[in-house]
Amino acid sequence: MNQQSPMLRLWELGAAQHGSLIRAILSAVAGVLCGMAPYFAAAQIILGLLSGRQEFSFYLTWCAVALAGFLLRASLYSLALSISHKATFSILKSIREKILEKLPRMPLGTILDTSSGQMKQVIVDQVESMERPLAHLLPEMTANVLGPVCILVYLFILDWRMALLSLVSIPVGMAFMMAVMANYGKQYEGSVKTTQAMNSAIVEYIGGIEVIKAFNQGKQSYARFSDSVKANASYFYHWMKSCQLPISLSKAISPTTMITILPVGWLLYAGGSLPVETFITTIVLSLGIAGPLLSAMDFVDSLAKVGTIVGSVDEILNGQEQDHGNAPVQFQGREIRLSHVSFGYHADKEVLHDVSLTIPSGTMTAFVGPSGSGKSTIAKLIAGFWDVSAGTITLGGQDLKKIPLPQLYDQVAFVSQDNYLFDESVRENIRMGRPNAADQEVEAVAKAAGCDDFIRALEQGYDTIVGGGGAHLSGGERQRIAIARAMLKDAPIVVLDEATAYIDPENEALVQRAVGQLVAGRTVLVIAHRLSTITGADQIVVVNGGRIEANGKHEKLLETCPLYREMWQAHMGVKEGEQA
Ligand SMILES: Nc1ncnc2c1ncn2[C@@H]1O[C@H](COP(=O)(O)OP(=O)(O)OP(=O)(O)O)[C@@H](O)[C@H]1O
Repeated sequence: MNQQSPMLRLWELGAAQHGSLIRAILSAVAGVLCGMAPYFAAAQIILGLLSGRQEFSFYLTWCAVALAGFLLRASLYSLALSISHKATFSILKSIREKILEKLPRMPLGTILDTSSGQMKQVIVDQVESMERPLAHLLPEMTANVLGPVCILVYLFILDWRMALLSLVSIPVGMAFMMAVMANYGKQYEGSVKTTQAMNSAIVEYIGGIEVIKAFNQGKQSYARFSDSVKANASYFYHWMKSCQLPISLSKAISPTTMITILPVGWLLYAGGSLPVETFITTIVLSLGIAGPLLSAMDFVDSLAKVGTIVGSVDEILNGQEQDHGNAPVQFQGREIRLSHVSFGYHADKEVLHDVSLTIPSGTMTAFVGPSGSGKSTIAKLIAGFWDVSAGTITLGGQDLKKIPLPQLYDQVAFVSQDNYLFDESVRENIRMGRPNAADQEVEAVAKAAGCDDFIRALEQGYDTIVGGGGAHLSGGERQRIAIARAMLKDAPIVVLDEATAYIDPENEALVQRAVGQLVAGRTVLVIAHRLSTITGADQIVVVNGGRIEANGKHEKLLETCPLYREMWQAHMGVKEGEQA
């Protein structure tokens, strides 16, 4: 666990910008020092007036000093802010890049278990909300704390009694503020949770709108969404309500330095122990203490916020990664071997138990079995989406965990049932299989996968944007595009999660033809739902309850495996029913 303070951790995350941040602080400090000039000038002018000085040049000089101090302060402060803003945006960019680089190295399950609303809130909203603390905190906090400290040091040099008097109201006012701030971290964490819940509800509501419409669930789903919005508003309302009184008291009491300075200072002056110059200088300078300190206090809430955000960012950045080597390995062939593999998506529930299996290179292996038996899980482990909990999987004689993830992903083309298409052109969606492929290569695989005709019939042909999730294409069309994408990848191993959805005869024939092109000459793993398509497989693996019940060719299994026989009979029954 990282026990660092959030600001130190942030400083570490922004390592590349340390130079700029230090320049911002130095500019702010120089600005503060210049900002003292108007106060000193005002004190000198008042003293000059009281002592009856007549020379115009005296007053002109102090006015010029005040003006120069003011202008320099403003320029240096804006320089500090501009440097720190530039540095901040670079730091936020690098934090987001770090998170996005991290995600593919994490097991898929960790990402799937986190709702997209929650993930978006950390990467977009929370990281964004660090902009103010980061960009303003260093220059403003420096200016707001250092200014009053300089004044106080000077006051203590002039007269320690007056210095103490000018401080009396501040701790009282600050005590109210601290009472609010004591709980701030917890309160902010609560606000993040309610905002995340609202985000998740909104993302789910929008993502599930098709199901909501189909099942006429509009009211209930909208109620969940609107409840979360109400809960969010109510949380913030009550939080702010509880802060309002102490914050108002703090802001009212802190600047009242005159309550102590004027009467006590007058008594000291009247008693002859306080020179008039010191009295007046104290009155003028004390006006510059409370305001900046109150502004600095505003940043205390930002610090608590940063603590929570850095915690969420670190939760992702320190999240468990898939444990793979970095040095590329040499394969001996492409045989896949599972030895005593056990696996669970969560530590408390094992899904695969002691699975051992050999898949020779260049063969077709089909996985069949009841729903939820673990067929897809085996295929996903082979594709490297998760790491096994026990046992080993080797590819070409190399332990999967020793194969760097990019090299492993290059070996496998995975065509799942959920053929996600990005909100880009058809051409770019196919090119994702091999980003450096030429347009002609993209079109050639599209032809081979039987998509060329329908793509050309689209409004802008290959340049048609297919919408988020490929929404503007039919299921069968999306699947053929996914097959073309896998073909372009040209990986030696192909995993096909056979679609059950697009079984109208015309589409099935087209998809099967595309699959035939894709699998030629490769090691093929099929997660089969329709047994008639895999009777010719070199090996059929019957999976049941996370174990391998039997494996062999179709005819052998019909004789020796009751579960397979049953599934076959059920499948044939369905087929006959369909034909009748
Ligand atoms: N991401 C996940 N997180 C947690 N559990 C999961 C996850 N994916 C699958 N499971 C569970 O693992 C078990 C095996 O699922 P798997 O998808 O491998 O079965 P399958 O045989 O492919 O099923 P189907 O034929 O219905 O697709 C099931 O109990 C399922 O609920």
